[in-house]
Amino acid sequence: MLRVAVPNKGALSESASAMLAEAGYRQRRDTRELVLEDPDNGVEFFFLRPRDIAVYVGSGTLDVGITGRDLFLDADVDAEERLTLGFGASTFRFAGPVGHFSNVAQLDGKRLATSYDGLLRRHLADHGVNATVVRLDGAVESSVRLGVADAIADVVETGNTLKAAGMEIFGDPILRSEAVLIGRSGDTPAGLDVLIRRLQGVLVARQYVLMDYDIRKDLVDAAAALTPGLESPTVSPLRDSDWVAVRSMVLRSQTNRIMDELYELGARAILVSTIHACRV
Ligand SMILES: Nc1ncnc2c1ncn2[C@@H]1O[C@H](COP(=O)(O)OP(=O)(O)OP(=O)(O)O)[C@@H](O)[C@H]1O
Ligand SMILES: O=P(O)(O)OC[C@H]1O[C@H](OP(=O)(O)OP(=O)(O)O)[C@H](O)[C@@H]1O
Ligand SMILES: [Mg+2]
Repeated sequence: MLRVAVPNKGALSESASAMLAEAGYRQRRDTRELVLEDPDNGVEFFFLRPRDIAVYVGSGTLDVGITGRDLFLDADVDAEERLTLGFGASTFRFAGPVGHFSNVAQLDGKRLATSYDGLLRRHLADHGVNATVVRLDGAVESSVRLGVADAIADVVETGNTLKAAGMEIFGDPILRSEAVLIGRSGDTPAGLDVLIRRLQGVLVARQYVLMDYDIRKDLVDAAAALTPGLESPTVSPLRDSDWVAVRSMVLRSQTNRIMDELYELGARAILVSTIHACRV
């Protein structure tokens, strides 16, 4: 059985389980379940802290796992990203009291609090900054007010937590993160290809819609240029031999712009449907 690590709680947990369920895997009913077998799909799920998932995968104890890119890189283990999963986006950044810092060089000789000390130490070394790193478990924004640090490096999503603590971001982002599937470098255990294809199917089904329309035959090349699809649009004959029906996958975010342009071109009966599942 393929042994898969899934976040048991926190920012990534719900979305990870929802994505696996959408990919046809069993998911737990009770958030206290620690292990779940899915024999029909040849997979066993282990619910673990996202920070620990990189360690289990890196050591080879578990085959693959879902975690944040930031947590994965912080752990500095022998594993690699196999798929980006399109949720759990965040940015890892420097922040300090409003008006105090404007660039990373000013951090020389200062104390920096973070929960991601591995990631931060490497970034400081890469930029030749000599600062003291104070490793905290969480609520890092309070560390400056409480006097254990001069600035912080932390995960920022909306920025509300920083604002509430009287802090602001400065410098370039250290890392852009999102949820990723990680696996051991160079290792492809049985069942991993299927898991990846299924998750890719979910990503595509979420990202794309199916667009159908009728168009005059002489305009089909111009229409196909607007809706090239993944490989090539399907063109089917209609009873009226001057017209054809076209079907193509279109990025969900582009749906209305493309419908407007198709209509302008002369397409009619433009229909959009969601994709329930797919393999690409
Ligand atoms: N608003 C957010 N706050 C925190 N983490 C977020 C947010 N959005 C996305 N993430 C991502 O979620 C992961 C952190 O998950 P989680 O919050 O479960 O870990 P944690 O902070 O170590 O745990 P906890 O806060 O439960 O002690 C990171 O990859 C982070 O980038
Ligand atoms: O920019 P925002 O949308 O405000 O989100 C970022 C905050 O969320 C996370 O904290 P979390 O709730 O995980 O608590 P923690 O700091 O104790 O981990 C993170 O560490 C920041 O504090
Ligand atoms: Mg957290």
